[in-house]
Amino acid sequence: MVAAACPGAGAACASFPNSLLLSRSPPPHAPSPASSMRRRLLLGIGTPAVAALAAAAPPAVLQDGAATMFVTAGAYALVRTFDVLTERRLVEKSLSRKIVHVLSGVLFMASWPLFSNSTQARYFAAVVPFLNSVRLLTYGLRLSTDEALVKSVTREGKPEELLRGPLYYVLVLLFTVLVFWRESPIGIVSLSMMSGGDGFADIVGRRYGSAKLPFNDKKSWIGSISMFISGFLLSAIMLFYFSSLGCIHVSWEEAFGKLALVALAATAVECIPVTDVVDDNISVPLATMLVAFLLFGSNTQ
Ligand SMILES: Nc1ccn([C@@H]2O[C@H](COP(=O)(O)OP(=O)(O)OP(=O)(O)O)[C@@H](O)[C@H]2O)c(=O)n1
Ligand SMILES: C/C(=C\CO)CCC[C@H](C)CCC[C@H](C)CCCC(C)C
Repeated sequence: MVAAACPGAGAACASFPNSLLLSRSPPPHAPSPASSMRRRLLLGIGTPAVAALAAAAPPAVLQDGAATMFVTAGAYALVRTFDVLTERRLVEKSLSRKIVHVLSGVLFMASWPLFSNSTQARYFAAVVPFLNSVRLLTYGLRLSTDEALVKSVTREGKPEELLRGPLYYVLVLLFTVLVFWRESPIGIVSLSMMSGGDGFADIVGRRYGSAKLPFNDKKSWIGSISMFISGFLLSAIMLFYFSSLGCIHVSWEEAFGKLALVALAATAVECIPVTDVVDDNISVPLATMLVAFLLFGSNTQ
C-alpha cells in the first residue's frame, strides 16, 4: 500500500532546505532560517523596491520562485549540453536524444523536493514544463529558430519533429506535476516508465535488438525486456527517494509486486504496433497511470 504520509495540503514532504535544516536545530535566539534567508536576499538584492518585495513575500514563495528559476535553467543547460556533445560528435545523435529523454524526466522529478511544502508549490514546478512546451511550439511552428534544440531532440533535424514526441513528453510532465505532484506514486511511476523505461528500450533495442517481436518488427525482445527492467528499477528508486523525504509512505512488501505489474503493462503497451497512431510518450504514461491507479489507488493529497 502506498499512501501519502501527511494528508491535506502542504504535506510535510521535507523539501530540501527544510530537510537540510531538519538535521540541525538552530541555536536559541538565532534568527529563523527563513528570516535569515530573506535578510541575505535583501542584502544581495540592490533595489529597495525589490528588497521590499522580497521582505513582504512569504518564504515559501521565495523558495518556489528560486527553485523554478533553477530548474528552468537546468532544463536549458541539459539541452545545450547534449547539443554541444552531439556537435562535437562525442555522442551519437539518436543516443543524445534518448539520453535527454531519460534525464529530463528523472531530473525533473528529482528537483521536486526543492520546492516548498505549500499548496502553490506544484504550480511553480509546472512552470518548467509549461515554458518548455511553449519553447517547443515556438520552434516547431518555425516562429523562431533554435538549432541547438532541434539538433539535440529531433531524429532528423526537422523543427516540426518538436511538435510530436518532445512536445507530448513535456505535456505529460506538465499534466503529471499538476495532477499527481510528489504526493502520489502514480505520477512518479508514470514518469519513471516514460523517461527511464521507454528511453532505455530505445537505447538498448536500437543497438542490440536483432531479434524482433513476432507481432511488431519495429520492436525487439531485448528492447522490451530493457524497458521492463529499467522502468521497474527507476520506479522503485524514485518511490524510495520520495518516501525517504516523507512525501509518500511505501509498504515495500506490496509495492514491488505492484510495480512489476505496472511495468509489465507499460511494456506491453509500448510493444504493440500503435506508434503510428499514438506516440509512445502518450500511450506509455497513460497505460501506467491507469494500472498504477488500479493497483495503488489514488493516494493523492
Ligand atoms: N521495445 C523496443 C523499443 C525500441 N526499440 C528500438 O528503438 C527504436 C526506437 O524506438 P521507439 O520507442 O519507437 O522510439 P520512438 O520514440 O518512436 O523513436 P524516436 O524516439 O526516435 O522518435 C526502434 O526503432 C527499435 O530499433 C526496440 O528494439 N525495442
Ligand atoms: C527528446 C525528448 C522526448 C522525445 O521522446 C525529451 C524532450 C525534453 C525537452 C526538450 C526538455 C524538457 C525539460 C523538462 C521539462 C525539465 C527538465 C529539468 C531538469 C532539471 C533537467
